[in-house]
Amino acid sequence: MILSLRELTVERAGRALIDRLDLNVEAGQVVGVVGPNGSGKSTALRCVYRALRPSSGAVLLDGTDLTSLRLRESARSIAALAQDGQIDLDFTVEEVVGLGRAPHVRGNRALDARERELCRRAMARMDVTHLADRSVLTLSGGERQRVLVARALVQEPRVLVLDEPTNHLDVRHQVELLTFLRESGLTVLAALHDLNLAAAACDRIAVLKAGTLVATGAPAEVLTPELIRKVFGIEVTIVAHPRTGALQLLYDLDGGTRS
Ligand SMILES: Nc1ncnc2c1ncn2[C@@H]1O[C@H](COP(=O)(O)OP(=O)(O)OP(=O)(O)O)[C@@H](O)[C@H]1O
Repeated sequence: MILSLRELTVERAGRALIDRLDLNVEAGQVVGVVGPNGSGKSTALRCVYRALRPSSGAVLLDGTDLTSLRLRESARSIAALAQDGQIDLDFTVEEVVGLGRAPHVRGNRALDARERELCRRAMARMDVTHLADRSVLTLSGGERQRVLVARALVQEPRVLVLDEPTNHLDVRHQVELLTFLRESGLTVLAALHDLNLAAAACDRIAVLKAGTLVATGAPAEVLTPELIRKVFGIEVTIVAHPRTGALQLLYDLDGGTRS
């Protein structure tokens, strides 16, 4: 096991935003965190990429409590895409992607040939090569999101933490990103809203409700009509994709009243 959340708790104003959350992510697994707005997905992920300190409990990387590592050390292992990440610097796309190497380089050392190739590959993978010389301040929401994923990839992390990575992406780029994550062999912890994409891309899904883990397991075990009713308060019909057999959720806009 590479990443382990142990009884992770975050309290604010006398309320637990996440409450004794236990979650393991094995090497090479894609684990999706799903749940309604405000259920604590971002809060949990922020503890993993150390934007937030837990009130109690811990995040362990290979058994080591992250708080015992220097920030730079954990950034060599854990790269993050924050929710609605902003970039306020008037840097080019290529420069921002290169910043992903920051935890690995000392001082102002220029990137070496391997690192420049890494940047080129990440930009191609995220379909932003044609934007390399543009200022990031001029990008659309989806273009910016793809640049930030490319920056996280060049960090060469052991764990990639992605908070709603498909935000702002058009359907093609959503499908391409999740296909890539599934096939990359990377270890990924991602908060996702689209349950169909989560089912297709994730090895395991963790479901949060009001800061508590209510289910975890393979998508087909977890994403049942009963669980979705309990957690999201909606009715769904679940069918198999006619060609791939993958689980598909159909949202019943009539609340399941018509047959
Ligand atoms: N500093 C804070 N003080 C008080 N409440 C907070 C604070 N930060 C977050 N919250 C609350 O904690 C809860 C969990 O927020 P979080 O952003 O983790 O939810 P989420 O599951 O990621 O939601 P979404 O799907 O809307 O992105 C929300 O009710 C939020 O309003």
